[in-house]
Amino acid sequence: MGAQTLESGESLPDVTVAVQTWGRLNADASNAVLIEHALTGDAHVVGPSGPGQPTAGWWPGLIGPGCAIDTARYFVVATNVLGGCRGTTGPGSLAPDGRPWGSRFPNISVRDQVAVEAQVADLLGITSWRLVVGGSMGGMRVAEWVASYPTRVRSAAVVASTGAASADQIAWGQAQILAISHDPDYRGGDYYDQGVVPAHGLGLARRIAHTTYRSASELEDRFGRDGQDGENPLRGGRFGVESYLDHHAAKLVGRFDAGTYVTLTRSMSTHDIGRGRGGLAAALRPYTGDLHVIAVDSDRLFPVELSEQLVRARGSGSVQLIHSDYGHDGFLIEIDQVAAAVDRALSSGTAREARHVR
Ligand SMILES: CC(=O)SCCNC(=O)CCNC(=O)[C@H](O)C(C)(C)COP(=O)(O)OP(=O)(O)OC[C@H]1O[C@@H](n2cnc3c(N)ncnc32)[C@H](O)[C@@H]1OP(=O)(O)O
Ligand SMILES: N[C@@H](CCO)C(=O)O
Repeated sequence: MGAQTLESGESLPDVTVAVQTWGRLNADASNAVLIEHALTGDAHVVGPSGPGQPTAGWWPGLIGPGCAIDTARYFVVATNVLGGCRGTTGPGSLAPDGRPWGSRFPNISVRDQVAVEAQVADLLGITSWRLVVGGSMGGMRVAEWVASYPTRVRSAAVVASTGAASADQIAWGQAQILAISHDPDYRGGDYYDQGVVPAHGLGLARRIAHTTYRSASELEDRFGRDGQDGENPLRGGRFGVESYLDHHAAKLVGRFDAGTYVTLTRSMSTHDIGRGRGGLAAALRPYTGDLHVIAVDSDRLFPVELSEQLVRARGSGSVQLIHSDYGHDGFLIEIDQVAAAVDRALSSGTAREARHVR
């Protein structure tokens, strides 16, 4: 993509972006859909794991022939975010001196990430998106697309997300960043060529985060006060819920980079589409496309109130609710409800376009 000047004033001399696509772009490039991944996702939205794809798709069933995003009709694009570790330039990438960026990797904002995505769209010949959709950190980029490029988005679906990070989210993010940066193997961010990884810190960060991704009532119903099979908490054994978090920590350590985790957590904390634009409402005013704001009713990390704020700033519409016992992760689990919301987002845009044609 070439050099990028960042909001911080710093720059990256060269940026590579990993892109995955499905379907075909039509002649007038009017059928393109952009999918935005969350914190630990990537461009592999659907499909099995395999060579070059260490994990299976994270939104299974959403894209394909006959799916909500029907690849017989739509050209679907997903990128790995700037700062990522799945093919796009991030702190583990090599700097011009041939050494990993590590601690020298600049601060990246959600706005910077979307600016890079706009350049990807330019390269693909996409002047405007039929739909931009994403959840959590992905929803932050959807909101930023609408504010940064209002004429390039015809329909937007912000799922389980927010127009600006809340103090609560920044606080949880700080604990996660400190968990990683206090791991001696983090080495100030310069561990990449030292033969170590801050596995302990990244695992601790994931335990903190994963707890916020699930609802307290789900954890209570599933695990209660039970000890893990064969372990007695009164004798130093683990509770079932502790074993569950250990499992998710180990899985993330096996598939994700700690430096990227820190970089992306910082970019989520500084997310605010109203920054330098006079606030949320002013930032949304130039956008005349459809805005679908979708929240999970049991989400304690991105509570429904944050989606209501976005709707109030927009001045019209209402929050569409996904009903789930799972909390924030409901946006990854309640696929049928997400698919229905995506279908509505695509249908409402179609109806608007039909009205324009008449
Ligand atoms: C955009 C993106 O999201 S990034 C890429 C995809 N995201 C992720 O992978 C995030 C990590 N995963 C998750 O957050 C969740 O697994 C989701 C949201 C994908 C799915 O949620 P659920 O289907 O409810 O899975 P759940 O949270 O119950 O986890 C199931 C795992 O916990 C394990 N588990 C359950 N109870 C216990 C226990 N007491 N002790 C140890 N492990 C346990 C299961 O064996 C299962 O393991 P597996 O995933 O290795 O097969
Ligand atoms: N489980 C998701 C939730 C973040 O919103 C992830 O790991 O990216």
